[in-house]
Amino acid sequence: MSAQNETIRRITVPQIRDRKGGEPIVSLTSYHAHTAAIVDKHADFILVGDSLGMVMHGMESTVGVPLDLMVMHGRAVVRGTKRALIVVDMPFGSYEESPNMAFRNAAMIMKETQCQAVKLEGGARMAETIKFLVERGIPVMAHIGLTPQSTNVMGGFKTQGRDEDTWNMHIADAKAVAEAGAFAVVVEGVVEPLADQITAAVDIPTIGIGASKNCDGQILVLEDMLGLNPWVPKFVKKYGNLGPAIEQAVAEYADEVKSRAFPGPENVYNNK
Ligand SMILES: Nc1nc(=O)c2c([nH]1)NC[C@@H]1CN(c3ccc(C(=O)N[C@@H](CCC(=O)O)C(=O)O)cc3)CN21
Ligand SMILES: CC(C)C(=O)C(=O)O
Ligand SMILES: [Mg+2]
Repeated sequence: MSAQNETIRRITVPQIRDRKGGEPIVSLTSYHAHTAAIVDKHADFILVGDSLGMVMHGMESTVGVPLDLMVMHGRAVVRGTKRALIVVDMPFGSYEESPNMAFRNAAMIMKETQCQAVKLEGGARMAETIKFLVERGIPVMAHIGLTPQSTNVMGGFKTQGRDEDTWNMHIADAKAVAEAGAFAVVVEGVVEPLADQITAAVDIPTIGIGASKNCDGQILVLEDMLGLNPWVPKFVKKYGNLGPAIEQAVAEYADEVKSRAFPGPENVYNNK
């Protein structure tokens, strides 16, 4: 078989967009080639999220994440995968100033990482930018509701829509990004009835995180659902418990080093 025939084509942006109202879209974040290869078998798209600043680099928010870090992790995830669509988050400060700036940085991310789409935070206020990028060949996933890059304005990561007076604004955000050409929209940290109204109001898939089971898809941070982060938001369900598993392995190694049980004969080289 030729190399061409062996190539498994990745899921495309239109295939994700066409899942509106259909089988729920499965997605997770990943920042790392080898975990991405595992996620690749089961996810429709993988997000290289700017949450990597907090999860991988110990930052207190995503505000300090530099563009080159997104490129580095984006490359790793693209290298490790072959099937899922790869979306890379645009970090704080790389797109808000103008559509021109957003295009320059989004095009750089796509060229350097070979990802297929970018994600940026903001509703109506980013609609002009989303339209500008999509018209020029860059698929955009939008992100509304709790937008973590605005944590300093909001005074923390605050669930949105508890006050029903704000619902119209969030629904207008969803409609604005859909109208601007976003192929999907992450709806984060909003009360469930608002998430349901947003999903009903737009003809693009909604990807929920701390939102609603009725969204067109779901996303979680991989390390959160694996039980690797010491603290996780309330909306996370832990499907694994890797933190304690790692600690047990490290403790056993430490004991064996101290008792000289490690390295054993099979772990050293001899000259015979
Ligand atoms: N590891 C990780 N997981 C995430 O889901 C995630 C990140 N990092 N970093 C970027 C954003 C920030 N996220 C967060 C972070 C904290 C809360 C949080 O503290 N939620 C409170 C509810 C606050 C309220 O009721 O207003 C909670 O108790 O869960 C929510 C989303 C989601 N994203
Ligand atoms: C939580 C998801 C949606 C995200 O934006 C991230 O991981 O950065
Ligand atoms: Mg993000």
